[in-house]
Amino acid sequence: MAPTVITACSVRDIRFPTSLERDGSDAMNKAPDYSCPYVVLTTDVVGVEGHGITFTVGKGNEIVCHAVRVLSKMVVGQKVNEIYSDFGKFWQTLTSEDQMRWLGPEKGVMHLAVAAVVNALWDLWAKIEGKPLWKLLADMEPEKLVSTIDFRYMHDVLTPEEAIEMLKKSQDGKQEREAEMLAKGYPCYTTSCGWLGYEDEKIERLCREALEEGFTRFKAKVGADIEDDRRRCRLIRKLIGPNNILLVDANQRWEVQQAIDWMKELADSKITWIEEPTSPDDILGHLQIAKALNPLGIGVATGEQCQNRIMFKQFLKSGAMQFCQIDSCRLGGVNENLAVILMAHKFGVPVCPHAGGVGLCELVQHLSIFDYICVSGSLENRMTEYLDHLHQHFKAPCVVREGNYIPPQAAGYSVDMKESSLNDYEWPTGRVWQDLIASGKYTAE
Ligand SMILES: C[C@H](O)[C@@H](O)[C@@H](O)[C@H](O)C(=O)O
Ligand SMILES: [Mg+2]
Repeated sequence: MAPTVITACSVRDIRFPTSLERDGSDAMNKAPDYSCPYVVLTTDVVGVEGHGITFTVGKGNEIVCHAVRVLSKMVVGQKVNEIYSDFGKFWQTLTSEDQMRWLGPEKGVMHLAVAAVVNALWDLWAKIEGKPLWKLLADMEPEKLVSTIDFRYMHDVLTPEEAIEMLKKSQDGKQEREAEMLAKGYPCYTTSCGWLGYEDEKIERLCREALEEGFTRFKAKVGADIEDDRRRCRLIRKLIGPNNILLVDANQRWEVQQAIDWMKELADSKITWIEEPTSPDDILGHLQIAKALNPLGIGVATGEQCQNRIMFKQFLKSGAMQFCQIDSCRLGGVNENLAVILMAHKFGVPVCPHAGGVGLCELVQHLSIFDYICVSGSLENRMTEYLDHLHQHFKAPCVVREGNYIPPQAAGYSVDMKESSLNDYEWPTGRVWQDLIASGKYTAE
């Protein structure tokens, strides 16, 4: 039986103590605790639920949870059919509430909360249709798919009509590409070896293991100390050989000129991209860096903290971004990610999503697989991030084989976490947190 109405929206503050091992550490985030507000939408049919998350690095997760509670009033009581028959319009109402909009607009805490709720709505839709999200998207008629997007502030670069046309053009070879994805999967790179807080020996061991597992693309954190970076990049390059791909990520650490100078020092390690060299809001700064590093064969990648489609529009149109890093939880859920995927296609910029954190790999694999089957039709210069953390908490964790994401088969958006994990890691009452607080490793503030 199909549900007709959303009956409740709950949210839990889930956190993992990743900072204890410096997992996820970078030049700006020295001790992140990967966290997520975990949203559950229930319906009038018992057991038919939509689950959604967004991502934070610890403190502040409760603020996003609160924002979700505020938004939930706009979702509870809504008719399921009405949401999905004009999802673009519903998305716009969620981001445009008269007074809450002042807190954004379409950025920051409110937008993270929108992402969690909207991701839950897509999970629900895919579950109702009995398909994994990538397949729901891949099977959708271009007109329907485009109707889920809010084109406000985008018409100067992409209209709905143009988007439909683009999708229709990409229908050729769709079946073959879907079969190819099912057989081989979508290429990914690993960041697990190169966190800034790791010792060289650990980097070395992890690189070797990743090579054995079939990875050919690696990312390392840089930006705190030039000597360290030079040494670590050369070490990784030596370990992975001359032909594998090396990416680096500065997590916004530098001024514009500093980024250019620093990267010139690292260029001999043959680096494909520098990620987030400076403030994520500095489009002109990124452009300047891109122009200066282009002769060295280094492109600029950014997007994990790019606030919305309007910012992406400017990055893409100006040439400030050579690799477009959409994020399933920073943008306002699937709808806005679709908008950016289509704009990137128009400007010929490869989409290489940000993942990792908690659950981001599970979610974003769906978007990459859809992108290949229905939009870009190309794997050139394309790869999605992968991190080897926290997958054990998901009911259907992502599967990576030989450095490729294998398309998920379970219905939904792969969000569902195990009840035991939710109970253990709920902040601050879960068993794991209670133990850590009792041992003095954390304070419940
Ligand atoms: C704090 C986080 O681990 C970040 O370092 C991470 O998202 C990173 O920028 C990445 O690209 O994976
Ligand atoms: Mg990054």
